[in-house]
Amino acid sequence: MRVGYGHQGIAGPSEESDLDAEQLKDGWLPLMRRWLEDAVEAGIPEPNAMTLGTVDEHGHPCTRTVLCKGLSPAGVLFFTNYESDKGRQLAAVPYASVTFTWVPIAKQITVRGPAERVSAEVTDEYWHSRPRGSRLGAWASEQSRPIRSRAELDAALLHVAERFGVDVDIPVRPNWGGILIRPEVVEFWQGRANRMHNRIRTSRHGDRWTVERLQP
Ligand SMILES: Cc1cc2nc3c(=O)[nH]c(=O)nc-3n(C[C@H](O)[C@H](O)[C@H](O)COP(=O)(O)O)c2cc1C
Ligand SMILES: Cc1ncc(COP(=O)(O)O)c(C=O)c1O
Repeated sequence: MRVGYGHQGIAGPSEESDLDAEQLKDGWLPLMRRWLEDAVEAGIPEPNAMTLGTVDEHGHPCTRTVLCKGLSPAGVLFFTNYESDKGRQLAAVPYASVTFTWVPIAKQITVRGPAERVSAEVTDEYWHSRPRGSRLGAWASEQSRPIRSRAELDAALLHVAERFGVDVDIPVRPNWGGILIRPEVVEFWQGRANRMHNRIRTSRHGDRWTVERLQP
């Protein structure tokens, strides 16, 4: 199938300069922050959404979308149920790949590296920033497990809402929390005409980082 990309589309804004290694002179983080801001400014819905890849017990890849909730020199942070499929997979094989895809601005970033659970304090702080309804939802859902019907799911939410009442703080659900991906490889991709895209990859070797250009 061929999709018409239209006038600009995947070729990207023509006035933008070519991505090059120089833009990574201060490391992956400032450039990643800038691109995320570009995605926000472009009005892309859920600009912090990223596709998270993990492997299952057969070594098969599994992907789904999660929201990036923190970027720091330590890495890329998201929150989930540790007993979900992804949570179990990361407990068994603590390595992840995440990709941000921003088609309207012709940019993509992939980050790969070891994944670890964050401290209870970090989870607690984020949990309490979430709307009450989302906190109740996290309590109501045994994420990734089958359920017979929508009605049962709605009943589970009602049940936790009644259990906690209206005035009570909703504590962090056990086995819910943050996962930090510590970047080992970060690739920046900028769409260009004729599929001659710019790709710059930075990789960590101990505490040293190398930067190289890849063919599109
Ligand atoms: C835009 C978007 C953002 C999402 N963000 C999260 C998230 O941050 N954490 C999460 O657990 N699930 C999130 N989900 C749901 C996941 O994609 C997924 O369905 C769920 O986590 C179960 O995945 P698993 O069974 O592979 O563990 C999001 C879905 C979408 C479409
Ligand atoms: C099940 C689930 N958990 C967590 C999140 C993360 O976002 P938030 O903490 O803003 O709800 C999402 C976002 O869509 C989600 O669907």
